[in-house]
Amino acid sequence: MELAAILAHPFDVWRTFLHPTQRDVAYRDTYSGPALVTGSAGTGKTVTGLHRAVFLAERLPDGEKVLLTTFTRALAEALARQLYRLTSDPAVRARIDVISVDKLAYEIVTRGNGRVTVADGEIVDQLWESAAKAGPTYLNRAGQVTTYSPAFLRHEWEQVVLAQQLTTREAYREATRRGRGAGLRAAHRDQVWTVIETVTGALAKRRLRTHTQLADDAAAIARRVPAPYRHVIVDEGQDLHPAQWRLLRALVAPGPNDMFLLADPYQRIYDSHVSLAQLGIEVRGRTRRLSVNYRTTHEILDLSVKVLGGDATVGLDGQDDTLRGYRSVTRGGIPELAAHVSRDGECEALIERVGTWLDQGVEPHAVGVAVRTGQLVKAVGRILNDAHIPVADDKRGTDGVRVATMHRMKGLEFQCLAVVGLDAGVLPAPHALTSAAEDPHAHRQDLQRERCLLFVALTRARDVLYLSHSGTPSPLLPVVR
Ligand SMILES: Nc1ncnc2c1ncn2[C@@H]1O[C@H](COP(=O)(O)OP(=O)(O)OP(=O)(O)O)[C@@H](O)[C@H]1O
Repeated sequence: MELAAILAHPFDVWRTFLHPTQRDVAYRDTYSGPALVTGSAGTGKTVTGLHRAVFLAERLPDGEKVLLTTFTRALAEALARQLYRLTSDPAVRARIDVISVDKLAYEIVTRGNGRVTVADGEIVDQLWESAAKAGPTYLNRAGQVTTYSPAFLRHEWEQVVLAQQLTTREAYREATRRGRGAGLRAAHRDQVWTVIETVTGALAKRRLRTHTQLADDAAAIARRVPAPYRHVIVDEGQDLHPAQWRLLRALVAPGPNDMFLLADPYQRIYDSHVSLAQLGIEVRGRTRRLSVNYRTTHEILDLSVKVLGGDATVGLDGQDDTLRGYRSVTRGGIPELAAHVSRDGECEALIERVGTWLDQGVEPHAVGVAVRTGQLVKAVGRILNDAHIPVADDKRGTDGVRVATMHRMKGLEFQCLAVVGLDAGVLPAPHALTSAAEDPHAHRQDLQRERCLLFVALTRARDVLYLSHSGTPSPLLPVVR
């Protein structure tokens, strides 16, 4: 069959038709240790991971297990659905646990230590905000007396203290702050440590644990018992925190085919900058790259790649990763960028656009609308509802057009996608940026993360991509001709 014809019926094709590289990677008899598969958006990393999971599970005796894990619960559910389409054998299905890393950590800790309460994201945000406000002041690079920003403090806790399991002020004073840019003098570190103690103390007093803390707790428990899995497969690996990697490492004994990892450093949208080797996961000599995009048209991919700005990025193996050879196999229309004067006008145009897609026969669940903020999700959901367009609601279990933040779009795909609210002042999100005066390196990193976020959003589109903004466009948007 012609590739074009195959791609015209794409939904189940991946079950039987694999690109030779995908097949070679997924069905290799033995990797002598952890293997890393990279490839940018839509290159079939998930598909390859699913095939590998079934291949390995088929060879296991009953009672032995494969762990197939990913970043969020929604992604794990999507993985489970795809897995069930790939194999109908109940014995094979029973040998594969599909679960998100957070849920896995929570379950291990609950079993090992008894009940725990996960700290609500908003409460954690509030704790950092009030601690920053009440916290010490320092002289920034612009010569102003200022407090540390909540984002800076929180990152310092997650990406330095928790990442390296630092438990004392002295250890923090001595620590290397990998990936954290500008140096932090001893006196400043003392100040930051004090704020961190305030926040962790407040969490402890309320008997709350964050997901990252739970991953650490779970890793400690896992290290004390025999590893429960024969094989661990990890999708969306680029965003996992070192504590989560330590947990996964502890769940499988080192040896052939122990870990099969799928990651795209260009889709890193959280802040973990991990070196697997430093976490006891040595992939050297066992990395493979996928470069054919099966999801997105050439035109959409071309625009999406421009968003990234052309800089190479560093992968989980510590090596530079480039987009060399990254290409699409289908062609389609040029993505459209609509400029509006007001949000009302932009919303009207969105209603019309989504209505047209539905009239053309596109199923509501094959339509996505991505936005930068939770506020916009609510606003856009409301206006579509008011226009009698069905909107998916997970809480109520109703199907429809999916309106979600760009973060929530990770790993998903839509036949027709609108990415709206792309205004300056919305993207990059001001609250997500460290100011250049506070830390120029962190500022650059934050900007790059926002670019990656837009890249993730745009590459969710299969056939049609529509973009819009009101007022001044986001500086991250490339010019669309
Ligand atoms: N060999 C193939 N033949 C046909 N379709 C394929 C093939 N491989 C992948 N696909 C399709 O391409 C799309 C992207 O695949 P997949 O989700 O596995 O990519 P990914 O690399 O995990 O993407 P992302 O990182 O963007 O989430 C899916 O619709 C999948 O069914």
